[in-house]
Amino acid sequence: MTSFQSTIGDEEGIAEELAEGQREISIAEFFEKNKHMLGFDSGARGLVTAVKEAVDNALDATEEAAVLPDIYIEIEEVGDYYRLIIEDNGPGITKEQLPKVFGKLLYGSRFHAREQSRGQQGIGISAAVLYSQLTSGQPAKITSRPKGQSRAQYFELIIDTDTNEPEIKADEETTWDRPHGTRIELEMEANMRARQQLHDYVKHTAVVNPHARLELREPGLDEPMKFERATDELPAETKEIRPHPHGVELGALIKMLEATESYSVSGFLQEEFTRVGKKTADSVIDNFRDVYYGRELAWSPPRAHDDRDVAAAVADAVANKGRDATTAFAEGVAETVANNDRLSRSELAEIVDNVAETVAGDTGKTFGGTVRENAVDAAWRAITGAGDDGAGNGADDEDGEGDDATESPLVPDAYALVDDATSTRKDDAAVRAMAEALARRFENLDGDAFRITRDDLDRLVADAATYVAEQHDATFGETARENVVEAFWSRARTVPDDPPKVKAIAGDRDAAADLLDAMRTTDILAPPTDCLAPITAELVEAGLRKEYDADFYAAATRDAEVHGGDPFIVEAGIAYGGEIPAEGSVELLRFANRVPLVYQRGACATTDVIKNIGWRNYGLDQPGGSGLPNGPAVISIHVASTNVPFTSESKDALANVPAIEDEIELAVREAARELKSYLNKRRSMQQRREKQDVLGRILPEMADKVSEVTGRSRPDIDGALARIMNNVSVEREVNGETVTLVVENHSDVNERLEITDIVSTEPTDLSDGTVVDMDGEWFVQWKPEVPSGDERELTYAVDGDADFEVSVGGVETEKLTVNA
Ligand SMILES: Nc1ncnc2c1ncn2[C@@H]1O[C@H](COP(=O)(O)OP(=O)(O)OP(=O)(O)O)[C@@H](O)[C@H]1O
Repeated sequence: MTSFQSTIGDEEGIAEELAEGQREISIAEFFEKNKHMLGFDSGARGLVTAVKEAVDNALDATEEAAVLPDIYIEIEEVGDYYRLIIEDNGPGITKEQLPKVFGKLLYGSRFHAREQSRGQQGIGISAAVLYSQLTSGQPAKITSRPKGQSRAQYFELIIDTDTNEPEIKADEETTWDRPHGTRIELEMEANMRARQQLHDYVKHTAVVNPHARLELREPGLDEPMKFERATDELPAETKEIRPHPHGVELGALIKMLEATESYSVSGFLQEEFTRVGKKTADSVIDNFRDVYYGRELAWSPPRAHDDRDVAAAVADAVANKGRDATTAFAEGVAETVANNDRLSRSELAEIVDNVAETVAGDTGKTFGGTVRENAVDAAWRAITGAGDDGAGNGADDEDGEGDDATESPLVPDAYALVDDATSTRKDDAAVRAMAEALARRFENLDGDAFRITRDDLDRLVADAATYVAEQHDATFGETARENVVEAFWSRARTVPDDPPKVKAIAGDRDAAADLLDAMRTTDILAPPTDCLAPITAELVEAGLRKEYDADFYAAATRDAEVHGGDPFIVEAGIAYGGEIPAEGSVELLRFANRVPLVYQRGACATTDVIKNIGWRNYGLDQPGGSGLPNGPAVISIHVASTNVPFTSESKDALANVPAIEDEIELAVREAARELKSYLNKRRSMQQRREKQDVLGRILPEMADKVSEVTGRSRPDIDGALARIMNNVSVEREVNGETVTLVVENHSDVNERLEITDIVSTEPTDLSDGTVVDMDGEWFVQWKPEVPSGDERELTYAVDGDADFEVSVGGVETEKLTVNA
């Protein structure tokens, strides 16, 4: 078989030939070829994207400068091209920065900032400039007047795609009637086929930015589309935050380690990350010690009946200190050791140090470093047999059976742990074999301190299990092995060694990976949320009210959550009924950091979540029980984050991040629950209305029939409807000059009503209530509370013939029968 792989080696100089064609690609060239990645895949879409990039920037800039945004958008047809003009009243851009902002891709102020903003990448507006110059050959024309300057700066520029640098065609001072702000003029090959998306973008921008005033003029509109502010309140100011330890990647961590001025890991963690104080830094460092150095296994010291004698061993190891001091020291160590359930070698060394100090204080004899080390060695040998050639010699034990004359002191300990960690059904011989196999392997670890990482412990236990399976026909399955590992690991001790210094970790990728591992496994408070500015439930609802004429509105804002170290907040709103079209599926409004997402609805996590909610439970029609629900509703979802996970650079759709999807679902369900109770109530009122209509029709017919059949006079049916329907009834009785409104409450709850009677002549002698003269009409008003099953009489007097008109509030019309 001849393949490229098999022949390539035969030809000489291919690499050289290829090398001739290899050269650096400028970012601008790359984006020139990959326009679709940035949302400039067609003329129709390109126009919408350019508007979006400029308006998003205008909103970011005005908010940063704490100015209420006033944004003007104009699209004009100029021969075969379209001219796009965007003006804002932001802080403007300095003369030095302006060419770079518009004439250099990947240049911006937000990429490195952990703060909620619409712009994230520093590509948006320069990509629009690039698209404009590629399709029309015209430079971008920018006017900017920084706040406080009397004159504006005017630039014409294009991007040099070879160097990704601005090429300035004109640079002059000019006057501009806006006191501050930026004006962008771009010409491009485009069309208005995406008019709907453009309108949606502008309208939806107004919905989630109720503090902004927007105006759009375009050739298809007779009148400009104007969106007024619904509030004069700017969104809450956001603060930049440092990265969260749970959100950095290895490469970023190494860069931070290289750049920091901190010397110690503790200082580095506290200085460079959010939510890390001394205590959290200590926990991270402890976790780092565990992965980097491993833990020290801890063993039970000998008990009273044991032959092993710590005091004797220590006494033997001490020379020239005199009997009293030696005995005090040896017994002090032995006693403290015996008070511990388990000890690691480092803990033993600490005990020896402490006892040495105490005895020195009491006897005046000093115990130097070498004596202490000897004492530790001797006591450790007595506890574990480590360093003792007589006990356990796994390395030389060919068959590994461990049938030596002297059993290692580790075996009983290991036996107890294995027995405890495995099910009661394990036979005793298997447990014993496992304990012996483990003890032999522990003895073969480097050094006498039994240091081991969790990964090595996993391997060691697996190896022992394989041996036991082969030699003793006893299986230790995965769970049993995990339990055994956990039994030893949880009793092992974190080592006291200091971590390496920051510079050493920066130069050692494995150590840096261990540090990252430790940061991720440490419980750390979620990042602060003052870097986020949610719209708030109240304004989500206000935004919907402003743009949608509906019967019902609800909104919910969730508490902040964290994804990959970045905090985020999800908000949802629902508008229902009214003028919202009832046909087809509901309208879904998607927003990220207050920017409407108009493309790629099907690829967006928000859409997936909505489709997977059972909307029938909330009173909306959903054919097949899944997918977008049908009906006269608008559902809006806003995700605010310091780092919104988009599916691509064009920032059209949210990626499927489970933590964010969960919050979207909870926010939507919260608003949907309110919709459900509204719809339930509406339905029951509808049924009530239908029932009353029927009763209203048949009650008089029945009365007539009864009178006809019985031959008696027609029964009085006044008040019957109200009684049958458990309504509140209001009846008027006029007796001479006295007018009485009789209020009867047939419902099973107490009612607080507001009754207004408009009378054409001046009323006197009011039973209670108030009267107001309004241009020859008198408004008599009562606010009676009528308990269930009770009645109230409201009276007044009028002189002569009067006209009346009563209105009753405080109870739904469906629960009211008025006969007045
Ligand atoms: N109208 C404006 N007023 C003031 N500053 C602006 C304006 N437009 C852009 N800028 C500045 O120019 C920078 C670059 O803007 P650009 O649109 O290229 O990227 P971005 O908004 O930071 O990110 P993205 O690529 O995600 O949109 C912004 O970060 C901001 O500092």
